Amino acid sequence: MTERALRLGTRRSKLAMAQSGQVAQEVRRLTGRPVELVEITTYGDTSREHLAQIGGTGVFVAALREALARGEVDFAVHSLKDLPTAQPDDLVLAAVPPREDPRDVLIARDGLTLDRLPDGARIGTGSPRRMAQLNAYARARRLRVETVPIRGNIDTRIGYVHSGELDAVVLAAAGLNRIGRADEVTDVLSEDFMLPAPGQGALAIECAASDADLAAALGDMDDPLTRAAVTAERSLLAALEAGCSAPVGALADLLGEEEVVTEMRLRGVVGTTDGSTLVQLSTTGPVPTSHGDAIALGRELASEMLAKGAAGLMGERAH
Ligand SMILES: NCc1[nH]cc(CCC(=O)O)c1CC(=O)O
Repeated sequence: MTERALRLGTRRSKLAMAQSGQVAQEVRRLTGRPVELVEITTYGDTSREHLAQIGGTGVFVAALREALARGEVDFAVHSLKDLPTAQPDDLVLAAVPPREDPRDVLIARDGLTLDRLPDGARIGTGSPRRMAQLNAYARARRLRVETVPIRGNIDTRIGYVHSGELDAVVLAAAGLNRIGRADEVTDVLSEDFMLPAPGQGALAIECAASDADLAAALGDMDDPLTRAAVTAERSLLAALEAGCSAPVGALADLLGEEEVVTEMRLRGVVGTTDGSTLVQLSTTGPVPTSHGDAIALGRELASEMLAKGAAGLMGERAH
C-alpha cells in the first residue's frame, strides 16, 4: 500500500523554497513517503509596508499556520526567528534541526568590510536590532554611517548594493547560504558586537498537535542542543515582552573544551535604534536538559536586563 503524499506548506520566496526543499528531501528519506510542496502566500510577502510598521511579529507565519489548522497541509517549515514566541495549542514544534551559522553578515560594494566603509556610508537594514547594534558600533569607533530602512526578499536587498543606491546591506548568513549567495558576503559581523535575532539560522518544523505519528517522525530531525539554545533565546525575548521586530538580539552557545561541553552561555542585547544606549548582558549555566531549564536561562537573563533598564529601550520603533 502506498501512503498519500505528505503536504508541506511553504512560502514562495526563494529562501522559503530552498528551506522547504531541503526539509522535504529529509522527510522523504525518514518516512519513505512522497512529500509535495504546497505554496501559500503570506501577508508578509504581499505587504509593501515596512515590517516594523505592520507590527512584525508573525506576518510570515500566520498564513502557514492557518493552512495547518485547516488541515490543508500536513506540516510547515519556518525560519525560527520569524516565529512568534507564543506556541498555539493546536500546533506542535515537531523538530528544530541543527542550526546554520547564526551570524549576520555584510554585503558591501567593492568587497568592502564594515571598518573600511567610507564616511557617511549608507547601510540598508529594516531591522531595529541591526540598526541599534550597527549604530552603537559606529559610535564607539567614530565612524559615521547611516542606517537606511529597507525590506523585501534577499535578492531585492542585495540589489540595492548592485544598483549603487546603498553602500552595503546586512543580512543573515544562514539565508544567504541556503539560497547559494554566500560567496557575495564581504564581511562577517562578529556576534561580539552584532548579536543575531533570537532563533536566527535555525528552522522550525511544525505540524498539528493531533497528528502524533507525523510529529514523532518529524522529531527524528530534531537537534536537542539547537532546540535548547533557541528556546533560551526565545524565552529571553518573551520575558522582555518583545516581538521579532523589537531591537533585541540573543545568542546561546556552548562553552567547553574540545568535545567536552560544560555550559551554555546566553548573551542578550536591547538598544535604541540610534545606538546611543545598549543593555548587553550575558549569563552562563549548565547545559539545559529540559524545556523548563532552557526557559529558565532566558528568564534569568531577562530579569537582569530589565533591572538594567531594558524595558525603557523597547517601546521605540524604527523609522
Ligand atoms: N526576516 C526575514 C528572514 N527570516 C529568516 C532569514 C534568514 C535565515 C535565518 O535567519 O534563518 C531572513 C532574512 C534575513 O534576515 O537576512
